[in-house]
Amino acid sequence: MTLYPTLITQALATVRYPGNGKNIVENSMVADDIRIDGDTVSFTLIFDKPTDPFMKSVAKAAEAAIHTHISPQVAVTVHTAARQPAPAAPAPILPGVKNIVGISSGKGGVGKSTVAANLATALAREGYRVGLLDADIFGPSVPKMFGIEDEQLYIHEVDGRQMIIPIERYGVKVLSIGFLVDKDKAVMWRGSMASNALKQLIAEADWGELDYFLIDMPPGTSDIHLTLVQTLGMTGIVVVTTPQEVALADARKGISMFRDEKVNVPILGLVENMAYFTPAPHPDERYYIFGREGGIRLAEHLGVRLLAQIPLVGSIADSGDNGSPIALSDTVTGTAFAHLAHEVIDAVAERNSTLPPTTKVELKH
Ligand SMILES: Nc1ncnc2c1ncn2[C@@H]1O[C@H](COP(=O)(O)OP(=O)(O)OP(=O)(O)O)[C@@H](O)[C@H]1O
Repeated sequence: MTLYPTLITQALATVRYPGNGKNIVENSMVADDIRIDGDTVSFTLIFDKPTDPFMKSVAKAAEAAIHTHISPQVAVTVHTAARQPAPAAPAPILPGVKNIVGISSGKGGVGKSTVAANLATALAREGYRVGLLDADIFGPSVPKMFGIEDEQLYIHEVDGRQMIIPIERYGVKVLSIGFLVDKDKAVMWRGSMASNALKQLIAEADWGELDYFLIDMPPGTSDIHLTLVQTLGMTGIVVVTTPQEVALADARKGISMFRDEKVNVPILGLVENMAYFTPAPHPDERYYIFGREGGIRLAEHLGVRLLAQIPLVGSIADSGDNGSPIALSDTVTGTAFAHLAHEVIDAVAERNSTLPPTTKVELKH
């Protein structure tokens, strides 16, 4: 009689596991260690738990199956083992944060930080728990927009760890790379120093429980973007553009970076900033000085939502300059940001119900 492994598995496939009625081969309970030596065979049966009540009876049935289907002469040794528990998933870096939304733009100066600051404020006004991280290494402007440029950062202990306390203003928890970087030396901070500083502001800050964690990203594409997608599983990206052709072309490039199959962060939608000019005394008038419908067309072309069209108005710049975002007001422009907040809430909800959570990107260099 010649024994060979398939013969053994065929015999074992006749043994039913009473726990679910399937046979033990189907259940992947026969380990990959079948040993045959002349008329002697040994193998291991694996059970989910070390306390499996069927362990002994299944082992006996396995031995009997070999005697019945192959030969009573075979000397069978059945080992039993419990499955190794899967290694615990690493703790998420921001365990209390539900949604992480990046605010991005293809080029500088299109109002990305203005949109980020006002969106954060508008969400907080609606009662959501909001954090805003200014990761724009090239021009961290969020502290100015919140009037917190001269604030000191403090540290406190959470579960034995020293954590930076975000500064809370208008219901938004804010941190900025600008707090760590001397503005005039920002350029020197490109590269790994900036990446490490950002990781610190994410992982070593006490963000606590947040519904929306917004990140004002640097314009264009940079290694900071890579740091962010590698550090965090981002829920999605809001892209800010202005209507000029050149800005639209850059927005398109920015979107393709996030859509790259290696990065693969969903685009929640487009915000067209400075979409038209409205003179303060005539809030109902709209002048499309940079061209009309560029944002609508780009959104349609790329198959993303146009989340909002924000007018070019002096009060947006003024309120940014004096540290109180226009979204705090009930003006026409303030309301435009409230609408944007609703659109973002919808887009995030839709994304979460249709796509799996974004995983951190493992980039191979
Ligand atoms: N809709 C708007 N109406 C009027 N002024 C605006 C509007 N949006 C932004 N601004 C002004 O334009 C300037 C640039 O805006 P902001 O700093 O938000 O742009 P950005 O895209 O974040 O720039 P960067 O990427 O270079 O930091 C600011 O002075 C801001 O107040």
